[in-house]
Amino acid sequence: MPAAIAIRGLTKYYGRARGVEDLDLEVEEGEIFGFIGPNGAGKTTTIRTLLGLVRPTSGSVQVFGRPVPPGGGPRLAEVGYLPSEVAYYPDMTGQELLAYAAGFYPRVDRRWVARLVERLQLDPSRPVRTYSLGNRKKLGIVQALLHQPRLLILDEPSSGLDPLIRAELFEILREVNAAGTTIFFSTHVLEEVDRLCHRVAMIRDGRLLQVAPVDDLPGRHMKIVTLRLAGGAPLPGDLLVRWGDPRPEPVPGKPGTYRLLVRAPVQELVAALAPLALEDLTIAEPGLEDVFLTMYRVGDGAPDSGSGTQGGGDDAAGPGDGPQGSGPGTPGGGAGGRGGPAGTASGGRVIRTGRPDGGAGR
Ligand SMILES: Nc1ncnc2c1ncn2[C@@H]1O[C@H](COP(=O)(O)OP(=O)(O)OP(=O)(O)O)[C@@H](O)[C@H]1O
Repeated sequence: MPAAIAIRGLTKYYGRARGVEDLDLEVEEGEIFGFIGPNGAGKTTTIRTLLGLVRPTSGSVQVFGRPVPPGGGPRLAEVGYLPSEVAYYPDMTGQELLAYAAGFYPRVDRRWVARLVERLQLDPSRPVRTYSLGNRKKLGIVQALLHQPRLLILDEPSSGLDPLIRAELFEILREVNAAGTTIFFSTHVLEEVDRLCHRVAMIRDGRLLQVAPVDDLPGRHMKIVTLRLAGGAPLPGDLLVRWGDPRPEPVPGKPGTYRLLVRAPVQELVAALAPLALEDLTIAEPGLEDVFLTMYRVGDGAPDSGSGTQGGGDDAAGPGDGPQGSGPGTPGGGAGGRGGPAGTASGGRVIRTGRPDGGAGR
Protein backbone atom coordinates (compact mmCIF):
# COMPACT_ATOMS: atom_id res chain seq x y z
CA MET A 1 0.00 0.00 0.00
CA PRO A 2 1.48 3.39 -0.93
CA ALA A 3 2.07 5.93 1.81
CA ALA A 4 -0.69 8.49 2.27
CA ILE A 5 1.96 11.18 1.95
CA ALA A 6 5.46 10.79 0.53
CA ILE A 7 7.69 13.83 0.41
CA ARG A 8 11.17 13.43 -1.02
CA GLY A 9 13.92 16.00 -1.06
CA LEU A 10 11.42 18.84 -1.00
CA THR A 11 12.96 22.28 -1.31
CA LYS A 12 10.98 25.46 -1.76
CA TYR A 13 12.44 28.92 -2.15
CA TYR A 14 10.24 31.97 -2.55
CA GLY A 15 12.64 33.96 -4.67
CA ARG A 16 15.61 34.10 -2.29
CA ALA A 17 13.56 33.41 0.83
CA ARG A 18 13.81 29.92 2.25
CA GLY A 19 10.56 28.03 2.65
CA VAL A 20 11.77 24.45 3.28
CA GLU A 21 14.97 22.62 2.43
CA ASP A 22 15.55 19.02 1.48
CA LEU A 23 12.62 17.65 3.40
CA ASP A 24 11.87 13.91 3.47
CA LEU A 25 8.69 12.71 5.14
CA GLU A 26 6.34 9.75 4.91
CA VAL A 27 2.94 9.42 6.50
CA GLU A 28 1.33 6.01 6.45
CA GLU A 29 -2.33 5.54 5.73
CA GLY A 30 -4.30 5.45 9.02
CA GLU A 31 -1.89 7.62 11.00
CA ILE A 32 -2.56 10.79 12.91
CA PHE A 33 0.63 12.65 12.19
CA GLY A 34 1.62 15.92 13.86
CA PHE A 35 3.82 18.49 12.22
CA ILE A 36 5.25 20.90 14.75
CA GLY A 37 7.60 23.82 14.61
CA PRO A 38 7.93 27.46 15.51
CA ASN A 39 6.67 30.37 13.40
CA GLY A 40 8.20 30.44 9.96
CA ALA A 41 9.56 26.89 10.22
CA GLY A 42 8.03 25.80 6.92
CA LYS A 43 4.88 23.95 7.97
CA THR A 44 2.46 25.86 5.78
CA THR A 45 4.85 25.72 2.83
CA THR A 46 5.02 21.94 3.14
CA ILE A 47 1.26 21.62 3.46
CA ARG A 48 0.53 23.86 0.50
CA THR A 49 2.98 21.86 -1.57
CA LEU A 50 1.03 18.73 -0.71
CA LEU A 51 -2.05 20.35 -2.16
CA GLY A 52 -0.38 21.59 -5.32
CA LEU A 53 -0.88 25.19 -4.19
CA VAL A 54 2.86 25.81 -4.02
CA ARG A 55 5.24 24.55 -6.67
CA PRO A 56 8.38 22.91 -5.28
CA THR A 57 11.72 24.39 -6.27
CA SER A 58 12.98 20.81 -6.28
CA GLY A 59 11.99 17.44 -4.90
CA SER A 60 8.71 15.57 -5.17
CA VAL A 61 5.45 15.13 -3.36
CA GLN A 62 3.07 12.20 -3.66
CA VAL A 63 -0.35 11.63 -2.15
CA PHE A 64 -1.54 8.01 -2.10
CA GLY A 65 1.26 7.05 -4.44
CA ARG A 66 0.62 9.65 -7.13
CA PRO A 67 2.39 12.93 -7.79
CA VAL A 68 0.40 16.03 -6.92
CA PRO A 69 0.00 18.16 -10.04
CA PRO A 70 0.03 21.97 -9.82
CA GLY A 71 -3.39 23.05 -8.59
CA GLY A 72 -4.08 19.68 -7.00
CA GLY A 73 -6.23 18.00 -9.62
CA PRO A 74 -9.19 15.65 -9.24
CA ARG A 75 -7.26 13.31 -6.96
CA LEU A 76 -7.62 15.91 -4.25
CA ALA A 77 -11.29 14.98 -3.96
CA GLU A 78 -9.84 12.41 -1.56
CA VAL A 79 -8.28 15.16 0.52
CA GLY A 80 -9.84 17.57 3.00
CA TYR A 81 -7.90 20.75 3.72
CA LEU A 82 -8.17 23.39 6.38
CA PRO A 83 -5.89 26.37 5.72
CA SER A 84 -4.40 28.21 8.66
CA GLU A 85 -6.30 31.35 7.74
CA VAL A 86 -9.73 30.76 6.31
CA ALA A 87 -11.17 33.40 4.02
CA TYR A 88 -14.57 32.76 2.47
CA TYR A 89 -17.02 34.77 0.39
CA PRO A 90 -18.23 37.17 3.05
CA ASP A 91 -21.83 37.58 1.90
CA MET A 92 -22.62 33.87 1.81
CA THR A 93 -24.15 32.34 4.89
CA GLY A 94 -22.35 29.41 6.47
CA GLN A 95 -25.06 27.14 5.07
CA GLU A 96 -24.67 28.50 1.54
CA LEU A 97 -20.93 28.17 1.73
CA LEU A 98 -21.14 24.55 2.82
CA ALA A 99 -23.67 23.75 0.06
CA TYR A 100 -21.34 25.41 -2.44
CA ALA A 101 -18.35 23.44 -1.17
CA ALA A 102 -20.38 20.19 -1.22
CA GLY A 103 -21.03 20.76 -4.93
CA PHE A 104 -17.34 20.05 -5.64
CA TYR A 105 -17.61 16.45 -4.50
CA PRO A 106 -19.53 13.54 -5.97
CA ARG A 107 -21.13 12.46 -2.69
CA VAL A 108 -21.80 14.33 0.50
CA ASP A 109 -23.85 12.95 3.36
CA ARG A 110 -26.01 15.85 4.52
CA ARG A 111 -26.69 14.27 7.89
CA TRP A 112 -22.96 13.99 8.52
CA VAL A 113 -22.52 17.68 7.71
CA ALA A 114 -25.48 18.67 9.92
CA ARG A 115 -24.00 16.63 12.75
CA LEU A 116 -20.61 18.34 12.38
CA VAL A 117 -22.27 21.77 12.42
CA GLU A 118 -24.14 20.82 15.57
CA ARG A 119 -21.15 19.34 17.36
CA LEU A 120 -18.99 22.37 16.65
CA GLN A 121 -21.84 24.69 17.66
CA LEU A 122 -21.74 26.63 14.44
CA ASP A 123 -24.67 28.86 13.50
CA PRO A 124 -24.85 28.33 9.72
CA SER A 125 -27.65 30.83 9.15
CA ARG A 126 -25.44 33.91 9.49
CA PRO A 127 -23.34 35.54 6.74
CA VAL A 128 -19.68 34.65 6.92
CA ARG A 129 -18.71 38.31 7.33
CA THR A 130 -20.38 38.31 10.76
CA TYR A 131 -18.40 35.28 11.95
CA SER A 132 -15.74 35.61 14.58
CA LEU A 133 -12.31 34.11 13.92
CA GLY A 134 -13.33 30.97 15.82
CA ASN A 135 -16.56 30.60 13.86
CA ARG A 136 -14.73 30.96 10.58
CA LYS A 137 -12.38 28.25 11.76
CA LYS A 138 -15.33 25.99 12.60
CA LEU A 139 -16.77 26.56 9.13
CA GLY A 140 -13.39 25.68 7.65
CA ILE A 141 -13.28 22.48 9.67
CA VAL A 142 -16.72 21.41 8.48
CA GLN A 143 -15.77 22.26 4.92
CA ALA A 144 -12.60 20.16 5.22
CA LEU A 145 -14.51 17.20 6.64
CA LEU A 146 -17.77 17.33 4.73
CA HIS A 147 -16.87 14.84 1.99
CA GLN A 148 -15.39 12.40 4.52
CA PRO A 149 -11.95 12.52 2.92
CA ARG A 150 -9.44 9.72 2.98
CA LEU A 151 -6.71 12.20 3.96
CA LEU A 152 -7.31 15.24 6.12
CA ILE A 153 -4.70 18.01 6.10
CA LEU A 154 -5.18 20.63 8.77
CA ASP A 155 -3.03 23.72 9.17
CA GLU A 156 -3.28 24.79 12.81
CA PRO A 157 -6.81 23.51 13.27
CA SER A 158 -7.31 24.54 16.86
CA SER A 159 -6.07 28.13 16.79
CA GLY A 160 -8.91 30.47 17.69
CA LEU A 161 -11.13 27.73 19.13
CA ASP A 162 -12.24 27.79 22.74
CA PRO A 163 -11.25 24.80 24.90
CA LEU A 164 -14.63 23.04 24.72
CA ILE A 165 -14.83 23.24 20.94
CA ARG A 166 -11.20 22.23 20.70
CA ALA A 167 -11.95 19.12 22.76
CA GLU A 168 -14.93 18.35 20.50
CA LEU A 169 -12.75 18.80 17.43
CA PHE A 170 -10.20 16.34 18.83
CA GLU A 171 -12.99 13.86 19.48
CA ILE A 172 -14.21 14.23 15.90
CA LEU A 173 -10.67 13.75 14.62
CA ARG A 174 -10.24 10.61 16.68
CA GLU A 175 -13.52 9.26 15.32
CA VAL A 176 -12.76 9.95 11.67
CA ASN A 177 -9.32 8.44 12.15
CA ALA A 178 -10.85 5.32 13.69
CA ALA A 179 -13.07 5.16 10.61
CA GLY A 180 -9.99 5.17 8.37
CA THR A 181 -9.06 8.79 7.64
CA THR A 182 -5.37 9.66 7.73
CA ILE A 183 -4.75 12.98 9.46
CA PHE A 184 -1.79 15.27 8.95
CA PHE A 185 -1.88 18.47 10.96
CA SER A 186 0.40 21.29 11.89
CA THR A 187 0.47 23.01 15.23
CA HIS A 188 2.58 25.02 17.62
CA VAL A 189 0.98 23.28 20.56
CA LEU A 190 2.85 20.31 21.92
CA GLU A 191 -0.06 19.20 24.07
CA GLU A 192 -2.21 18.68 20.97
CA VAL A 193 0.39 16.44 19.46
CA ASP A 194 0.63 14.59 22.72
CA ARG A 195 -3.09 14.00 22.92
CA LEU A 196 -3.78 13.07 19.33
CA CYS A 197 -0.84 11.86 17.34
CA HIS A 198 0.82 8.58 16.67
CA ARG A 199 3.94 10.16 15.22
CA VAL A 200 5.30 13.63 14.98
CA ALA A 201 7.75 15.51 12.80
CA MET A 202 9.61 18.53 14.12
CA ILE A 203 10.67 21.21 11.69
CA ARG A 204 12.71 24.32 12.26
CA ASP A 205 14.30 26.84 9.91
CA GLY A 206 12.94 24.88 6.97
CA ARG A 207 14.71 21.68 7.98
CA LEU A 208 13.30 18.51 9.44
CA LEU A 209 14.83 17.90 12.85
CA GLN A 210 13.23 14.66 13.84
CA VAL A 211 10.42 12.23 13.08
CA ALA A 212 9.43 10.10 16.04
CA PRO A 213 6.60 8.33 17.81
CA VAL A 214 5.06 10.87 20.11
CA ASP A 215 6.34 9.09 23.22
CA ASP A 216 9.90 9.52 22.03
CA LEU A 217 9.84 13.30 21.72
CA PRO A 218 12.70 14.90 23.56
CA GLY A 219 11.34 16.62 26.64
CA ARG A 220 8.20 14.48 26.49
CA HIS A 221 8.83 13.02 29.94
CA MET A 222 9.99 16.22 31.53
CA LYS A 223 8.24 18.78 33.68
CA ILE A 224 8.60 22.51 33.88
CA VAL A 225 8.99 23.43 37.54
CA THR A 226 8.61 27.08 38.41
CA LEU A 227 9.27 27.85 42.05
CA ARG A 228 9.72 30.89 44.24
CA LEU A 229 11.71 30.57 47.44
CA ALA A 230 10.78 32.62 50.50
CA GLY A 231 12.78 35.82 50.88
CA GLY A 232 14.37 35.48 47.45
CA ALA A 233 16.72 32.76 48.75
CA PRO A 234 18.92 30.88 46.29
CA LEU A 235 18.32 27.19 45.60
CA PRO A 236 20.21 25.20 48.28
CA GLY A 237 23.57 23.83 47.21
CA ASP A 238 22.86 20.19 48.04
CA LEU A 239 19.92 20.23 45.68
CA LEU A 240 22.10 21.62 42.99
CA VAL A 241 24.48 18.72 43.43
CA ARG A 242 21.71 16.15 43.63
CA TRP A 243 19.96 17.48 40.57
CA GLY A 244 23.13 17.73 38.64
CA ASP A 245 22.71 21.25 37.36
CA PRO A 246 25.84 23.11 38.37
CA ARG A 247 24.45 26.63 38.17
CA PRO A 248 20.71 27.12 38.05
CA GLU A 249 20.20 30.85 37.71
CA PRO A 250 17.19 32.66 39.09
CA VAL A 251 14.85 34.20 36.56
CA PRO A 252 16.42 37.58 35.72
CA GLY A 253 15.07 40.32 37.99
CA LYS A 254 13.27 37.82 40.21
CA PRO A 255 15.54 36.64 43.03
CA GLY A 256 14.45 33.29 44.46
CA THR A 257 12.40 32.40 41.35
CA TYR A 258 13.62 29.50 39.22
CA ARG A 259 12.24 27.90 36.10
CA LEU A 260 13.61 24.42 35.71
CA LEU A 261 13.16 21.74 33.09
CA VAL A 262 13.23 18.60 35.18
CA ARG A 263 13.55 14.99 34.20
CA ALA A 264 12.56 13.20 37.39
CA PRO A 265 9.97 10.72 38.61
CA VAL A 266 7.19 12.77 40.20
CA GLN A 267 7.70 11.18 43.64
CA GLU A 268 11.35 12.09 43.61
CA LEU A 269 10.60 15.58 42.48
CA VAL A 270 8.00 16.18 45.19
CA ALA A 271 10.30 14.73 47.87
CA ALA A 272 13.12 17.02 46.75
CA LEU A 273 10.90 20.08 46.81
CA ALA A 274 9.15 19.34 50.13
CA PRO A 275 11.86 20.73 52.48
CA LEU A 276 12.16 24.01 50.59
CA ALA A 277 10.57 27.17 51.96
CA LEU A 278 8.40 27.69 48.90
CA GLU A 279 6.26 30.73 48.33
CA ASP A 280 4.97 29.48 45.03
CA LEU A 281 5.23 26.38 42.90
CA THR A 282 3.85 25.21 39.56
CA ILE A 283 4.63 21.99 37.78
CA ALA A 284 3.60 21.93 34.15
CA GLU A 285 4.08 20.05 30.92
CA PRO A 286 6.84 21.48 28.75
CA GLY A 287 5.82 23.56 25.77
CA LEU A 288 7.05 23.26 22.24
CA GLU A 289 9.84 25.75 22.84
CA ASP A 290 11.05 23.70 25.80
CA VAL A 291 11.23 20.61 23.64
CA PHE A 292 13.28 22.47 21.06
CA LEU A 293 15.51 23.81 23.81
CA THR A 294 15.92 20.33 25.21
CA MET A 295 17.06 19.08 21.84
CA TYR A 296 19.60 21.85 21.65
CA ARG A 297 20.77 21.70 25.26
CA VAL A 298 21.05 18.01 25.94
CA GLY A 299 20.99 16.53 22.47
CA ASP A 300 24.19 14.96 21.29
CA GLY A 301 26.38 17.85 22.18
CA ALA A 302 24.35 20.13 19.94
CA PRO A 303 25.00 23.79 20.50
CA ASP A 304 22.85 25.75 22.86
CA SER A 305 21.04 28.08 20.53
CA GLY A 306 20.78 30.64 23.27
CA SER A 307 17.30 31.81 22.41
CA GLY A 308 15.42 28.70 21.48
CA THR A 309 13.64 30.60 18.81
CA GLN A 310 13.96 31.89 15.33
CA GLY A 311 12.32 34.60 13.40
CA GLY A 312 10.21 34.02 10.33
CA GLY A 313 9.23 37.39 9.13
CA ASP A 314 10.19 37.16 5.51
CA ASP A 315 6.90 38.00 3.95
CA ALA A 316 8.05 39.28 0.62
CA ALA A 317 5.79 37.96 -2.10
CA GLY A 318 7.56 35.17 -3.86
CA PRO A 319 7.33 34.76 -7.60
CA GLY A 320 4.45 32.62 -8.64
CA ASP A 321 3.17 31.82 -5.19
CA GLY A 322 1.03 34.65 -3.98
CA PRO A 323 -2.17 34.03 -2.05
CA GLN A 324 -4.14 31.30 -3.69
CA GLY A 325 -7.46 29.56 -3.30
CA SER A 326 -7.42 27.19 -0.40
CA GLY A 327 -10.31 24.97 -1.30
CA PRO A 328 -13.70 25.41 -2.83
CA GLY A 329 -14.61 29.06 -2.76
CA THR A 330 -11.85 29.98 -0.40
CA PRO A 331 -9.81 32.77 -1.78
CA GLY A 332 -6.82 33.68 0.31
CA GLY A 333 -5.23 31.36 2.79
CA GLY A 334 -1.86 32.63 1.57
CA ALA A 335 1.26 31.41 3.23
CA GLY A 336 2.67 34.90 3.59
CA GLY A 337 1.69 37.43 6.19
CA ARG A 338 3.11 35.69 9.16
CA GLY A 339 6.43 35.28 10.83
CA GLY A 340 8.12 37.18 13.58
CA PRO A 341 9.87 35.83 16.59
CA ALA A 342 8.31 33.01 18.53
CA GLY A 343 8.27 33.19 22.31
CA THR A 344 11.39 31.89 23.90
CA ALA A 345 11.73 29.58 26.81
CA SER A 346 15.17 30.65 27.80
CA GLY A 347 15.88 30.05 31.42
CA GLY A 348 14.79 26.40 31.36
CA ARG A 349 17.41 24.23 33.05
CA VAL A 350 17.71 20.53 32.60
CA ILE A 351 17.91 18.65 35.86
CA ARG A 352 19.09 15.12 35.43
CA THR A 353 17.54 13.15 38.23
CA GLY A 354 15.81 10.39 36.23
CA ARG A 355 18.77 9.32 34.18
CA PRO A 356 22.28 10.31 35.06
CA ASP A 357 23.11 10.87 31.43
CA GLY A 358 20.10 13.13 31.05
CA GLY A 359 19.88 11.63 27.61
CA ALA A 360 16.89 13.29 26.13
CA GLY A 361 18.38 13.32 22.68
CA ARG A 362 17.29 10.23 20.86
N1 LIG B 1 4.68 33.74 -0.29
C1 LIG B 1 5.83 33.85 0.36
N2 LIG B 1 6.80 34.69 -0.03
C2 LIG B 1 7.99 34.81 0.60
N3 LIG B 1 8.33 34.07 1.69
C3 LIG B 1 7.41 33.21 2.14
C4 LIG B 1 6.11 33.06 1.53
N4 LIG B 1 5.42 32.10 2.22
C5 LIG B 1 6.25 31.72 3.21
N5 LIG B 1 7.41 32.37 3.17
C6 LIG B 1 8.56 32.21 4.09
O1 LIG B 1 8.88 30.84 4.17
C7 LIG B 1 9.24 30.50 5.50
C8 LIG B 1 8.34 29.38 5.99
O2 LIG B 1 7.03 29.91 6.13
P1 LIG B 1 5.77 28.99 6.49
O3 LIG B 1 4.56 29.86 6.39
O4 LIG B 1 5.81 27.78 5.65
O5 LIG B 1 6.10 28.60 8.01
P2 LIG B 1 5.15 28.00 9.14
O6 LIG B 1 5.94 26.96 9.85
O7 LIG B 1 3.84 27.59 8.56
O8 LIG B 1 4.96 29.26 10.09
P3 LIG B 1 3.71 29.65 11.05
O9 LIG B 1 3.72 28.69 12.18
O10 LIG B 1 4.07 31.05 11.46
O11 LIG B 1 2.47 29.58 10.22
C9 LIG B 1 9.13 31.78 6.33
O12 LIG B 1 10.40 32.36 6.41
C10 LIG B 1 8.20 32.62 5.49
O13 LIG B 1 8.39 33.99 5.70
